[in-house]
Amino acid sequence: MEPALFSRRHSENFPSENSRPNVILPGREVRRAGLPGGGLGPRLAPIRPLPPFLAPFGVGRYNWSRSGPGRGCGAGSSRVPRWVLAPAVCTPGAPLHAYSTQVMAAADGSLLDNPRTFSRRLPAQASRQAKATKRKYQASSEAPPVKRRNETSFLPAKKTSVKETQGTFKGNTQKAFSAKKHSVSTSDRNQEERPCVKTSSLFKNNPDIPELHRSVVKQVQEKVFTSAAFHELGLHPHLISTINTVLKMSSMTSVQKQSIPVLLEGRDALVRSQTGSGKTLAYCIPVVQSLQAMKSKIQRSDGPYVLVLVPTRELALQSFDTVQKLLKPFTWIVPGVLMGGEKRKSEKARLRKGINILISTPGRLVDHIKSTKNIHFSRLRWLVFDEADRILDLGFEKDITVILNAVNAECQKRQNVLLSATLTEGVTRLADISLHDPVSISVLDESHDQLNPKDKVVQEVCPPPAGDELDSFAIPESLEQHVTVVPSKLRLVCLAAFILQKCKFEKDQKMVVFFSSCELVEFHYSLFLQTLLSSSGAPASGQLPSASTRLKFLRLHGNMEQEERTAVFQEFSHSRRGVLLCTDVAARGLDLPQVTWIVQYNAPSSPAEYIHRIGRTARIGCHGSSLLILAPSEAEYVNSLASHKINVSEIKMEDILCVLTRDDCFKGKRWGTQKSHAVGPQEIRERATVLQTVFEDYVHSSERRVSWAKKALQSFIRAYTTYPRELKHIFHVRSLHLGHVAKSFGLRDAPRNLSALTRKKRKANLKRPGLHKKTQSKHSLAEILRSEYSSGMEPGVTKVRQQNAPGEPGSQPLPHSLQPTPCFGRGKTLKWRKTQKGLLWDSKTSQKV
Ligand SMILES: Nc1ncnc2c1ncn2[C@@H]1O[C@H](COP(=O)(O)OP(=O)(O)OP(=O)(O)O)[C@@H](O)[C@H]1O
Repeated sequence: MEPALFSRRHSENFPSENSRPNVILPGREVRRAGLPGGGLGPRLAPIRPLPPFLAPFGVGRYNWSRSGPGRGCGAGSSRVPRWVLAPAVCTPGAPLHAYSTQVMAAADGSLLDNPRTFSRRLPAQASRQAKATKRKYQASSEAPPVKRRNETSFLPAKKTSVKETQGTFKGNTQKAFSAKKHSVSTSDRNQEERPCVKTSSLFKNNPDIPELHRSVVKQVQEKVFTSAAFHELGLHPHLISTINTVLKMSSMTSVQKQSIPVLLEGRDALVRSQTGSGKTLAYCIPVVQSLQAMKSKIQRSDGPYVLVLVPTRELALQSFDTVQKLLKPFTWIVPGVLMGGEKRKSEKARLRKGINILISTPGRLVDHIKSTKNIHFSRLRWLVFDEADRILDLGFEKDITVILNAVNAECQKRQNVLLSATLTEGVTRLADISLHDPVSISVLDESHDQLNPKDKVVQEVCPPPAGDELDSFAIPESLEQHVTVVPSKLRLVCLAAFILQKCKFEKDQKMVVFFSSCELVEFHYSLFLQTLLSSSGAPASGQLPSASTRLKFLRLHGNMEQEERTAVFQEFSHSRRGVLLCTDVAARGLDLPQVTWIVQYNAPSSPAEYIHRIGRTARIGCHGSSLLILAPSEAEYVNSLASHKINVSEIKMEDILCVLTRDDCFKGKRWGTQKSHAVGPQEIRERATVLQTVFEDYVHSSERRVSWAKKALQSFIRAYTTYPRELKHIFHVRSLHLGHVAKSFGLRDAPRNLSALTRKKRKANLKRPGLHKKTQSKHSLAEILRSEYSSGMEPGVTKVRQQNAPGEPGSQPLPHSLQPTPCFGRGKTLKWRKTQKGLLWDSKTSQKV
């Protein structure tokens, strides 16, 4: 019987057609990169010998295909030519041995793309190679089935390397699998049935996985708890009892112990302490204490006394919830939240009635400042920037400027508080010129500095590079950080295997998986829902029945309707298990209880984002783990993290994939009734291939799904182009092998029509040559775009840019030296160093948060 895994659902939810803003796809870069021909269409496919950077990808031997080098085996699929397979595969009831022979031949790489389609412009050497390959095809098709089967079963296509004998997966051939056939609807079948069989070649032509030579660094750590109790602070007795009984807390954390007295004195403060250390209460407690103690009792109609700015809607809700709890005994003080996604009308009505502690995302507040007469700040006493480094970065700059101008115009005296786990030098410098005599609070406990004892794979010990002190952030002591290096072709199966390992075979695991764009979240969410979840519906033999119900997928990103976002956030918060697939919209500040694993499927754009992502686990002294998945070309990123005092230990890809041997859903089908005797690495390879085939079959089951996967791939490439300059040497689109990456989207070949978009974009860019100027601002734009792709939080950037014709204000990037610097000191009017006209940042970058 076919495992349930292979059953097909036709009522699947397709991802919403997210109309993402048009972002410049650096087609020029792609072309220069000579990415495999399939991705660029025949015209763009390189016809000269492959550039050296593709050499490690093993594209030399098998890469000639219909549009040039780079497709075929290089693309990760062995496509059996029609003229070879048609008789055996398409004929109903064709003898199994004939079918298997061809599939196996495909799997061992002896059958390649149709050589008749080779470009005529092939150079002489390549042409000779093509002819030789063609002869090989013909030989393959004529060979007797049994003989072929024996050959492919026992003779590896490539010589087994020393490394392979050590149990790695590099460069070895795989045994063939029967391609899984599902039951498909007639229409789908008509659309999809082709006279060829596709099999995966996951373990061939992969780049070597490099040894991780990384520096050991002293990780910065902080002590979370103190023995000091809240009642030592002289707070209102009702406030203390609320903290003890409602919040169920008795002793203060280090950051609370240091910050609360300073803030109660009325000082401005910069607060930096590790993720999950209790910074929210560090400002909320003094805020509530000071408001309830005001001599003239606060009236609702007074309007805001406190303004808290946070970068995301979910964080706004969460902070509102905390404030609400603290205010239980002080019912006359009214908290409120403005966060977008809600009807403006109802928000306006609430503002009219009066909100004393106003928590908001910047974009929505700007909306109201511009359109609502009822919002005024004359009584404002506190201005709090939670996740200050995020709020004050370029994406929110314009909004913050509007807010500060509005606030400064009305309010003369207030306390300013900036908080984050990653307050960087840039933010503190900004704070220095704008805060009034601020106290800098950092919980860093030097006595806790230590080498991570778990770093067993350490190769080199060297001091961290000079000048990194300010960019080093504390990491919770109980957080174990891991990295795994996985070739692009194997990324998808590896992620799926890791999810299965933790969330299907282990109890009560709660995982957050970070992706670099909304489309990527949608794609993987739907794919896993339709494949992994349906497979886990039928418990395999030996598997606990309850294990099948353990898998639960949720997703969260900036392109979702607010109602659904809130529902998902609440559901995952209260759930004991599950997998949340998300963008960086969930990276900052969210306190999701009992998260055990953080997986970063796409590397973050900065060490600060890395810290915030992993900070969703191991909160407030709990234990947690993280896994960063890197491609071999990205392995250098480990050193980049080390330069920020971040240590990661390696998990071998094989150790992740081996969970598949526990899941009978992924048992490979041997030819005929022959039973599998494969053990160890070979069996793991087989099962990984079955899983990949499940993904590929699902994606290729209709044209719509194929184009959906292509869109996700496009989105991945776009996001990849927006890594900041300092990381470009690690994450450069040139280092991507499009065919291999396509495989991680369940695509069998590198898509050819990606080039259409590239060409369109290039044309558009030619019309606006100013956009390509290599200025500092371009770098900043890249950061905005990247953050846009990472969270869906700033969709307005490109829209606004499109509105601006060349030469018009806003069409030219502003040199860094002229970029506006907001200041938020007491009673100051915010000044731009340059008139607002013509600034790149004159965009609604944070309307959608
Ligand atoms: N004194 C305390 N005792 C016990 N638990 C606490 C205490 N203070 C805060 N917590 C809990 O610790 C968790 C993390 O707190 P919080 O979200 O404020 O951390 P944070 O430092 O703001 O994290 P991030 O940097 O990720 O935003 C919350 O669940 C909170 O309820």
